[in-house]
Amino acid sequence: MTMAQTAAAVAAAPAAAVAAAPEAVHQFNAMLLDARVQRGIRVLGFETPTDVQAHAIPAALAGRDVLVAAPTGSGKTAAYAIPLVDILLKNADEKSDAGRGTAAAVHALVLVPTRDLAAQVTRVLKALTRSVGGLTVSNVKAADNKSSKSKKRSLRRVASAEINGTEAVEEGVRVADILVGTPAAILALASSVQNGGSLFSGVEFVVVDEADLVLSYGFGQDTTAALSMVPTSAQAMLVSATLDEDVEALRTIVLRRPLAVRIEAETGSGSAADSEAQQQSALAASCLHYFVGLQRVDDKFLVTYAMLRLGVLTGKILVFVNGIDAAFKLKLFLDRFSISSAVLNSELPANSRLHCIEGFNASVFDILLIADEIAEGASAESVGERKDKRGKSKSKKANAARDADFGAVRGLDFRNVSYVLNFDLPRDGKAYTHRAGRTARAGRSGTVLSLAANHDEQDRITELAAEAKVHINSLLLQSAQIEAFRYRVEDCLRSVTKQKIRDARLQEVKRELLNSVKLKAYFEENPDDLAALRHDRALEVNRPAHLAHVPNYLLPPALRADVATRVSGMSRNRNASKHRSRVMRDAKRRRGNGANPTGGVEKSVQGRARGRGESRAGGRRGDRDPLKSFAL
Ligand SMILES: Nc1ncnc2c1ncn2[C@@H]1O[C@H](COP(=O)(O)OP(=O)(O)OP(=O)(O)O)[C@@H](O)[C@H]1O
Repeated sequence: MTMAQTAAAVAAAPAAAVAAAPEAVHQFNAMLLDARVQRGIRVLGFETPTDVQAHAIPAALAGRDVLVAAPTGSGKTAAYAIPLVDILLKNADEKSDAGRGTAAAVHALVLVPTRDLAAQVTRVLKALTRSVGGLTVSNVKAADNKSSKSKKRSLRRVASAEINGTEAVEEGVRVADILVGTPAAILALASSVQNGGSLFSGVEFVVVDEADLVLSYGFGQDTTAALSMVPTSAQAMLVSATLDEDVEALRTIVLRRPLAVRIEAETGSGSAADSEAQQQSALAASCLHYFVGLQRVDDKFLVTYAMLRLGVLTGKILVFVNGIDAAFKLKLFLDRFSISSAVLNSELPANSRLHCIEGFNASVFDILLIADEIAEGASAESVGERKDKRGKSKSKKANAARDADFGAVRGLDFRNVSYVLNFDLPRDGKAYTHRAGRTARAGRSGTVLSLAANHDEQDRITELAAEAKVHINSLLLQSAQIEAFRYRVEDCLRSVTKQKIRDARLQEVKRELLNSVKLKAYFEENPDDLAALRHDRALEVNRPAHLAHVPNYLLPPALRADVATRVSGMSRNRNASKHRSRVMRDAKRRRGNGANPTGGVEKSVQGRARGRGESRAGGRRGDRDPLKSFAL
């Protein structure tokens, strides 16, 4: 969905008790926002509101509860963050000298389904409140896999370490004006102190983000328990990409006489029941969808290598692979050819996951392999079956899988993604939609390319297209053109053994656990130093150097001149980057080595981040279709 494509529509109420919102306001400076909030909007770099913001912000500023439904990537976070901050400031201004800074309470609560999303939303709120003195924002993180005693200790530490500014203190726990967290983290924070519920007695504004996930994936009880600590007088927003019965159930708990803001695709039909379809048509409007039919599963490696090496896929690329082992296999395979990539999976500590996503967004590296663990282990239906009657998830395994899939896919803002490559197919049309929703965000275009080995997978493409309501066009490869690569590809695949995959996976987790502790303080002080910890480094030390290059005789004849130019461009870039690294290392040596705990790794290079991310990734709509015009 591109923002330009959303029909400026405030939908009729999906339920009897929901009324239509006031007129849209299409300029931030016409919204009568506090000057400090307007400065915050400039910090975020937003000039004009997106459709959902134009409708939702005035609705919330009118003081009413609001139900917001709008497609992925349409700007829903700011649609609630802006009124939330504005309303807190106006409430504080109205209060007498007691003021917000001295009251030992939380003033706003944002509930999100995953830790990764909590971190992202916290960043948006911190940027928005940068010029507001005394208003604090904190991401409450539950420490998983720990005893409840150490969990409480760690929560105290987290709660006190994460917050700066004029925080309130109660019973040793420091709280912020705005708390962001999963329902479980918020509950754990409350239970870590006596009378924890009273922490939330001053809440004036509450948001449930990605509301459609909250119940359908078993967070129902935690959410209702967290919400029960919030006074009924608090203003509420329920924000979702889709409207289904789960959102409807939550609406009755959270919202009172709400206004409804529902942004529809131009092609959408306009009825509440069709909101999923509207989101999907929206994706269809801004994304190009292709699949490549292959003979064998291993051909996926051949095609991926060829497309990356020949520059068919450029810019920033998200590759979805079903399962962690499968993701490490692909990484080790790409490493052999000196094509660097990082693996994002649920085994990484939350800090590392966040840092990895930030690095990708800043174009420190361009290829991110995402391990989709739900697709590996279960169909959508079987995930549903794991819930008990109250919607509580039954198995720990299901929890682990859920965290990985939706932490990585749902709601996260991967910036300027040119391609989503479904190396493995998603489990169903809904998962296809969510993967596809990571590209074509914020008014940009994007391409989804799915690899389908054998007839079964090609049949599934037809099903996925029907379920996701998109056209997935067949991309015909002249396989003879890339046949010359087969030998080196198969040779490399043989060298990526199960043992190597296991070792690499274990080694990576150990290293990331260590790094995440060691680097926490460093990154707090140097948040922009994204290159200090490279998530895309090669996992094997001894790689055959000759595989980093493609000899001319292996190139498809029609492409020789074209690719030669590209490859020499790439090596020029590599040389430039080596030179830059040398310069950074020399500068660091002069500064002394203590500053960076990883020791001797170069600083983040902003120029590259801007150059590569902006120019090549996720172009504006109307760009030529790079896959179609590239004949293989
Ligand atoms: N007014 C604006 N102008 C320019 N860019 C914007 C604006 N509002 C949001 N964006 C950008 O659009 C992107 C998508 O925003 P956001 O993550 O809030 O979308 P979303 O609707 O919550 O998506 P999802 O449903 O996938 O979570 C972000 O990169 C954000 O910075």
